[in-house]
Amino acid sequence: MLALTELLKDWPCLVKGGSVRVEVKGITERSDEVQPGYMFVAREGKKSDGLGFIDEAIERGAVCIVTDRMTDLKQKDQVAYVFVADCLQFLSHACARFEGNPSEDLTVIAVTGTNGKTTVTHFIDQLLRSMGVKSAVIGTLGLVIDGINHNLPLPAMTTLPPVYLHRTLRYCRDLGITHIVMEASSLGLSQLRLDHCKIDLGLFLNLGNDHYAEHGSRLKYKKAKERLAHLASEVIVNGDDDFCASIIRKTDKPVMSFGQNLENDYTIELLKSDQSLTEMIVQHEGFSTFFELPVSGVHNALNAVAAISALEHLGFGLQEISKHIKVLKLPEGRLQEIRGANGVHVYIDYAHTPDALQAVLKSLALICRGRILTVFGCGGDRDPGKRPEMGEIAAFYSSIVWITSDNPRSEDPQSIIHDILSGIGEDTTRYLIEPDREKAIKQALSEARRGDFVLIAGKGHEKTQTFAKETIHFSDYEIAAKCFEEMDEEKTVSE
Ligand SMILES: CC(=O)N[C@H]1[C@@H](OP(=O)(O)OP(=O)(O)OC[C@H]2O[C@@H](n3ccc(=O)[nH]c3=O)[C@H](O)[C@@H]2O)O[C@H](CO)[C@@H](O)[C@@H]1O[C@H](C)C(=O)N[C@@H](C)C(=O)N[C@H](CCC(=O)O)C(=O)O
Ligand SMILES: Nc1ncnc2c1ncn2[C@@H]1O[C@H](COP(=O)(O)OP(=O)(O)OP(=O)(O)O)[C@@H](O)[C@H]1O
Ligand SMILES: N[C@H](CCC[C@H](N)C(=O)O)C(=O)O
Repeated sequence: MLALTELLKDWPCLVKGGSVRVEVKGITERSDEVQPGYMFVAREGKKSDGLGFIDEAIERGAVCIVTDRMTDLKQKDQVAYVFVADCLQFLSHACARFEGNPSEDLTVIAVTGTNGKTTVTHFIDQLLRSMGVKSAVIGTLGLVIDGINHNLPLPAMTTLPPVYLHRTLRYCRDLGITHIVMEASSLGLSQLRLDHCKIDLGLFLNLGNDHYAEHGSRLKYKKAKERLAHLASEVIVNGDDDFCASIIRKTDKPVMSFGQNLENDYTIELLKSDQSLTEMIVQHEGFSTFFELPVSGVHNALNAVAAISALEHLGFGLQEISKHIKVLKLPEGRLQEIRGANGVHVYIDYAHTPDALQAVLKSLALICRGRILTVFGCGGDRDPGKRPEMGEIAAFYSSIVWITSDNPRSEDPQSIIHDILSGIGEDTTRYLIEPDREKAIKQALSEARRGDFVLIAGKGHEKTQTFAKETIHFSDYEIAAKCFEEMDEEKTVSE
């Protein structure tokens, strides 16, 4: 609880009606979350406008309404109306102050990039914990403390809106956690969800094709990501990625780089990568340190070096980090292997962008001696531009591709498939269209022979499939595992 005067102190605004001495019991931008004594921030969104929910908020007991538009509101007695320049900016500020600015008591590391945020945040957290630091992750997999998902009532978002973010940070701080590693999505950055959260270190991984449509253009997507350099005190970038490298030239913050190119501050030399292990050397300030990573994939070696650079920068020695590197474990649904019957290898992977699909297929192609069979689809209500690109990449690396559904949301699954097909064009790769994802997975698994790799891409850890009219329980892992069980049973019966 905090007096309205405290929330408004030093913040340019105009207050009409009510009393600034009123105690605010909570802050929300959602009318259905308002409780007696709450502040309701009525902002304009893409789908609706908070102004239209003011009456509902007051009926539910709001004592203060905040807006950034000088519209003629039918004011009610006892309610304070606050006019600010920008609701999103104010929301970030007010939520941080309401919770007592918990980020100031924590070391906060924020990771942005089109691909690899979840993996890198979890790698950093795993290493920190192994070295005795109390840390937690906030991102796509929720709030994870000690490797376990904490079931706080949080929205399923990669970057939490400020109402939930600062509450979660305070919860962590009160548990004695000192380090927070979090994902900074482009949408989170552009919606100012991280403004007024103190960020000690910002990490830039890469920039690829995703969310252009939601942002309006590639430039706007890029600009959103660039905000992290503005928010963080220090920055580490992937120097091999053109966009990330451009941050080095643009920011006035202390900046370091990692990557395979020798001019980076942390360079990696890959020695070997197989199905379960990657060996590499990290060079920094003239010293070479050997790392044996218990994970596969060139992209994951890059993710590991991003995590290692961040930790070195925070004061941990490379030698010490190398002793703990065996704790690294890919998060659920990232190159997650199900070893099937008959020497078939099945991988569940969250690749849902062109670069991610390319990275995972390239890594598998390096170690697969049989055929690669790929099952994938593209999300509905998401950038259609990535669909043909993903079609082309899947066809390039695979012997057979099953084009299926991946959360069609409000769109017609067939029309998404049609977009994907336009990228396959003249490619001679065999492809099959099966909108029912369960059937597509089953077909691919029954086609697979000894030595083949089956990649089931796009949904990773997800446990649901969303259609226009319903969301159903759906897990790629469960379906593949069940399918193998049934195959085993059939084999036993026929023997
Ligand atoms: C594109 C996007 O980010 N949308 C988020 C945004 O929606 P919006 O600005 O369009 O808001 P709106 O729905 O038009 O509503 C306007 C205002 O009216 C309020 N309202 C609305 C209805 C009502 O009954 N009462 C009410 O008060 C809303 O709370 C809001 O304050 O603000 C809403 C309220 O906080 C979010 O729920 C919504 O996230 C939706 C669920 C979403 O799917 N977001 C995804 C795309 C997202 O943010 N993803 C990124 C990760 C992306 C990645 O890494 O790939 C993430 O960080 O999670
Ligand atoms: N450094 C990387 N470069 C390219 N692709 C990667 C990289 N790291 C992971 N990937 C691919 O991206 C997929 C998603 O990885 P991860 O969940 O770590 O990314 P993310 O940025 O958190 O994604 P999202 O924000 O959409 O949840 C992985 O399953 C893998 O296919
Ligand atoms: N954070 C991403 C996840 C996409 C996952 C994929 N399975 C899909 O539904 O498109 C998004 O919301 O665009």
